[in-house]
Amino acid sequence: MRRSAAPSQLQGNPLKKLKFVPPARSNPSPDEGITKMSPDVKLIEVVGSQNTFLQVKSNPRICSLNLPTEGSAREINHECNYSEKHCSEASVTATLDLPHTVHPAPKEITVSKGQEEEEPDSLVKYFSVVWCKASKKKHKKWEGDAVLIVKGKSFTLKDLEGKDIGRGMAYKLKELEKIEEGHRVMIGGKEVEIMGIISPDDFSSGRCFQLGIGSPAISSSSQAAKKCFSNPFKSVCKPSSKENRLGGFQDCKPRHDPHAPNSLVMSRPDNNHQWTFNKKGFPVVDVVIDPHLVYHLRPHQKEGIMFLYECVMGMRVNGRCGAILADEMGLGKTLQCISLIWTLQCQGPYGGKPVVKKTLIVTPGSLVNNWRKEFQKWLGSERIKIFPVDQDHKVEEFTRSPFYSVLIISYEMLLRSLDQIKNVKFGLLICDEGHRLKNSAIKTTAALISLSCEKRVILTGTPVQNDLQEFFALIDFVNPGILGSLSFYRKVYEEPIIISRQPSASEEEKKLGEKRAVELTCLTGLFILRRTQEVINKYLPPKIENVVFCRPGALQIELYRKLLNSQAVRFCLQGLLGNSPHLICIGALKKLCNHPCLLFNSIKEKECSSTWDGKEEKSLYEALVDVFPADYNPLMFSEEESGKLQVLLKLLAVIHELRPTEKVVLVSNYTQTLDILQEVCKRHGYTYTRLDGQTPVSQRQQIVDSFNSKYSSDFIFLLSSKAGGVGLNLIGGSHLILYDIDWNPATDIQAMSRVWRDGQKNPVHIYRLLTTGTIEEKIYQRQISKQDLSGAVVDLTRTSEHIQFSVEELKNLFTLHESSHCVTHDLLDCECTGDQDGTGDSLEKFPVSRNCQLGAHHQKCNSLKPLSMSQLKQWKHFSGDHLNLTDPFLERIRENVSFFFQNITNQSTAII
Ligand SMILES: Nc1ncnc2c1ncn2[C@@H]1O[C@H](COP(=O)(O)OP(=O)(O)OP(=O)(O)O)[C@@H](O)[C@H]1O
Ligand SMILES: [Mg+2]
Repeated sequence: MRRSAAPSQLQGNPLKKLKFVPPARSNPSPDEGITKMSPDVKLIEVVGSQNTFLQVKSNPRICSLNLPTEGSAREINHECNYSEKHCSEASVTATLDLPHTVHPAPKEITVSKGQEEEEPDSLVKYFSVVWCKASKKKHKKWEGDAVLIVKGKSFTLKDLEGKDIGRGMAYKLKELEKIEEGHRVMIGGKEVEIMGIISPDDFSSGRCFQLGIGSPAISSSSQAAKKCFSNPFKSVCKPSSKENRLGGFQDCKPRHDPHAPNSLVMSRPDNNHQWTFNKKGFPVVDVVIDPHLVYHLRPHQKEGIMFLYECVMGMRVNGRCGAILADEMGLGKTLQCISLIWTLQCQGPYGGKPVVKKTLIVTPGSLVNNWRKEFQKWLGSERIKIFPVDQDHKVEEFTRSPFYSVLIISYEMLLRSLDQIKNVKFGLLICDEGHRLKNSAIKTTAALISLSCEKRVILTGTPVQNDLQEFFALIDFVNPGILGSLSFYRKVYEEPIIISRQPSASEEEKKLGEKRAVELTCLTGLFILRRTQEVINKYLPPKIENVVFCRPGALQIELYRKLLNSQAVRFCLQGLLGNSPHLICIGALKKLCNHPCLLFNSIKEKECSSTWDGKEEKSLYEALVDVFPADYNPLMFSEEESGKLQVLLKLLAVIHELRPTEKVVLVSNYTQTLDILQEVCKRHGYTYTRLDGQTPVSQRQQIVDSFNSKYSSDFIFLLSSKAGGVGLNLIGGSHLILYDIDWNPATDIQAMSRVWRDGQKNPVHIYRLLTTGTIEEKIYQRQISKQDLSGAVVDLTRTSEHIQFSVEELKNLFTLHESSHCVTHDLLDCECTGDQDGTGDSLEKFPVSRNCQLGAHHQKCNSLKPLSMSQLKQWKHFSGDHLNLTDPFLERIRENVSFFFQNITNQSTAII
């Protein structure tokens, strides 16, 4: 019988389907194949004049992380060399010698009839197989590679995407036991040919499903550095080729002295890299980071640049040039990229020739100018010509001029100018705040992919591993195809990992999920780098964080009670959640906490609009109007009506008085609240500036710059966290007040890290204001208790609409605790009464770990992670009535405050 290869084994389109590579196998002899057939199995008739024998060539040199690419002979050679060095447990590629293959006939495994055979519980075997539907056709057309799992008397057949394609039970144990390499068997209506044995480890890691994923064809930086190609370019600068003679190598010396003290030298390419990328035989030259930059770089930034360099040069994962730099906010991702760009545009390892001619930086609109400024800050205006796109500088200008080498553009503008941008060949693409590419269906991702630039870097301060699907999209963007198809990824990684984390997961499921998570982390860890705030803490001034529980005003309490008694709230509590009335109720309560006049405005707006949206909303607001005084004028709102506003005013007054040169960033999630805060600034004569969603993008950087300037007279920066928080540097302010709380801890963390970052000179004071006993406390508790459970789903796009509440949770949300000083403290199981300092242990003694979905191995200390309940308990805490408040700011606001939590980070850096 002629044997046609399974689709994946056909040459021609290797990309079409990932090929399964058995980890190891030997050549079975034809006899072996036949003699090992069990005599009592039913033979399937094999017709054909020419018996063929499957010959498998073991090539121990072909292994690796190389997924099928437009594989050329060149690439295979490259792999060979690579694997020799890096594949310790080399898998081998089975190559089929089709014209000469002979094969034994398939055996039908018989189903055991009785229960006479004991099923051993632990015996599990895994095989790589090819399969096709059972038929008596002469020419077998194998339909695919698969993995056969034989457990006791049952088996499962999985395709290479991890999907079950066959199952069977109660087979004869003896026969299943006999299955081995080279056998052809009939199981579950499928004909299966055993290609090799898979080790349990290769199965549980998922490696067996995909060609070489996770195999160690990786050059670590040190390896890359050590194993530089020596021959034929032994002497680094010896001109040898025609191009040398033609004078193409004048610049073949390193641009900067690699031996100078403190020089930062990039890894040298190893011989495989040279084989692939240095066809013309240029001499290998050290790539050295400009000493001018190195002088400023922090240690983690030096490492980061090295990492980025190795990734985009394809030195970490063969043939892949993508990277994700996911350093926490404020760690200087911009500077690391600028150093990379500057280096690649001037230098290269082969003959010193620059690797990249043009770079495209795509960033949120509000940061285009920040990039310009950072280039200017680190490289001045002469070294590199950058072109930030704004109203006055259109893309055409860039495309027409050979003068500029870096295009900085917003995501929105990129979409509008895609056609022009496509005409430029960019060698490097950097996507700032790139977590927005987490959805591969969105236009922006498609647009960026269409630019077909291979060297892609995503920058994000948001952890990328929390949502496994989004994680896939980001990985697939930077290194397309590295995790296989989405359906493969789901079956092999996502599903087992998610299942293993469910409380109902069996031990086996847990183990498998863990292994797959480790495997995924190992693979992606090659090109994802995340460092936490700790690495720069020592360069930062102290941070004093306060959670301030403000007593609600009388009107607030009265309105709150009314709201909770409304029909809408009662409906919610009866579980009648159609039309999401709970969201309307939550919105109303949050407004009320900020200031009753906001609620009043909503009521009036609804009254004026001819149609009330729904019965629920009507019933919610109806009874409230009567609570407001008849002549209530929201424009003339009284500051006493809001507990938080009173605290805010006292806080501003004491900051102004005690630290007249320091400035305040005042953050709210709502524009209407910012309007009130702005009005308050006016009333009290505080100078202010404001940035919210309405602020034209072109003006944003200017507003930020002028606030940060020491000559600025603005005392307050009013910031809408959702509109403009991401990526901004507001180091001009050293006091940050979060006026309201968001469901999503990431929004608050984003805002907080605007001021406590590199460049900040003053101790930073952060105040989070919460109204005691109200929904704000509940949201805070939810933020922190969720961390205890499942790890942070820290994602800026998640809003309350995405949160599902049980009726129990709603009951809790819709309760007002009038008699408590601090419900959050009550929940902590803390024995103190708040009349003296609580434990007072600094949080730094209790490293915070982030439980990301990719497993415990990657838990790291992380000061930017939201707190957990148990950590909060370690904060200093005391009630407003506490006698000896040593903090002069808290002392001044205590009258309206029922409880404080305080934590000081970096207390010691003042003397460093
Ligand atoms: N080595 C350094 N020395 C001094 N200042 C630095 C250094 N590196 C970065 N900075 C400054 O730190 C600030 C934060 O850097 P940057 O904006 O690049 O952070 P980021 O990692 O992009 O954070 P985010 O995730 O918030 O965007 C900037 O003002 C930058 O100029
Ligand atoms: Mg940034």
